[in-house]
Amino acid sequence: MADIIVKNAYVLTMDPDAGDLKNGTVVIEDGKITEIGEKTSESAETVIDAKHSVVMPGLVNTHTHAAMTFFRGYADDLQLADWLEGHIWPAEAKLTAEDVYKGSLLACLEMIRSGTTSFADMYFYMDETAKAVEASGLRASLCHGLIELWNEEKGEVDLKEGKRFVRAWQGAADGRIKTMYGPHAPNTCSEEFLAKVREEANRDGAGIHIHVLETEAELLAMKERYGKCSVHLLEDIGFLGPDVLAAHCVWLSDGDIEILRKRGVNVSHNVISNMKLASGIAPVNKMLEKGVNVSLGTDGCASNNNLDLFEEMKTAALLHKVNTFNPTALPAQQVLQMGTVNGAKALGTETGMLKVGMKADLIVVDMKKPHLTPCFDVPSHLVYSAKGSDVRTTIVDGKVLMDDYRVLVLDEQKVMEEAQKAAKELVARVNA
Ligand SMILES: O=c1[nH]cnc2c1ncn2[C@@H]1O[C@H](CO)[C@@H](O)[C@H]1O
Ligand SMILES: [Zn+2]
Repeated sequence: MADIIVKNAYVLTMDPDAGDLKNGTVVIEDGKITEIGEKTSESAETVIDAKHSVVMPGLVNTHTHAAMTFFRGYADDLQLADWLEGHIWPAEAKLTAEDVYKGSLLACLEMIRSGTTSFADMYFYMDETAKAVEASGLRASLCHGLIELWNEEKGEVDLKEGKRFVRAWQGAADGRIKTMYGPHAPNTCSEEFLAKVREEANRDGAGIHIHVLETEAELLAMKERYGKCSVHLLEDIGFLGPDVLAAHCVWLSDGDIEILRKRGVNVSHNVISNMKLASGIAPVNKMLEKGVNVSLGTDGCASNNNLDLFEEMKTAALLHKVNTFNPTALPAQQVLQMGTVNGAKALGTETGMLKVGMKADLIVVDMKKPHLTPCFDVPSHLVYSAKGSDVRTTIVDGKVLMDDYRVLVLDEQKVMEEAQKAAKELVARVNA
């Protein structure tokens, strides 16, 4: 007997070899997809009738800072340097471990509700984010943010904590948690420090998550300090490889794109954050054309201000069309691929496609809505018309986290109330 059967669904597999099923069934057993077809002879304890719905791979958020839900709407309409150094960092200095737990749990709740089944996160007090991931049932690649700022002592303390975290949580939560190293950025960490992080990552077989060329200011600072940009510096110290997840990558030259391709670096495109902070427009079309793996991220809620990847897909599709004066750029199916297949590749998880043998991370999207009627083309609707709030069921690792809009794994009211209270107290401490 199987564990879960999803039946009567439009099955959007994202598997290029299989294509979609207009009316199909997905069977799940032991956390994996065991059968996809028009019908099944299996029976299961849980049968989900997905009539008028789409079943598809869960979305993958490849760059966020989950606990920053506490700073949702806290410091808007500011320059990045002023935003980060004048507002966010002073507020983060007052964050407690408990705040990070509550903020991360709120983020997990929001992700479950909006169809995100796995995410990559860089922050502090990461044990707390890991505990929130464990409790919520999501999948995540987590790292402790290392902000050395040319302070050798701080670098050592950060790296030690980063290493402890990597070793403590690698493979935790039944393998749903992976750990990485998280040097913040090439303009906040020295060359020597970045090289040291690379060495430690090699030693532990862990990947690296880093912000790269988010702003023109970073590009100019790097040129002044090193006479070359961030990508070239990282290339020259042997930092880049397929285990590197590079967030933003806005200010890239053609030469940089070639390096990222050659090294198999995974890029996280954070279109809404880049627009909100007016950082610039990442050359996504070019990267995709050259064969760079580009996935999607929301960044933290202080620069987005939510974790809805459906919004991210639509915004990415629209921005790159108008930016290239080409309405055929980033068509719906390609954007869906960025949000699923490419994201899974970036995190190195066996997810992102509905395919036999893959881990069962999938969502059911309710298509019986005014804004989704009529429906001629499912991928088009998912990118241009649907919202995170249309997700009715979320399954991760073969476990139902939300069933027909009911979150089963968390006490939703309590999570929201506690986060609201602690965030208010945090802001009061910051202003004291
Ligand atoms: O867009 C961004 N650019 C640079 N730093 C960021 C961004 N969003 C969040 N952080 C900061 O990165 C650190 C992670 O450990 C945190 O300080 C967070 O506020
Ligand atoms: Zn970030």
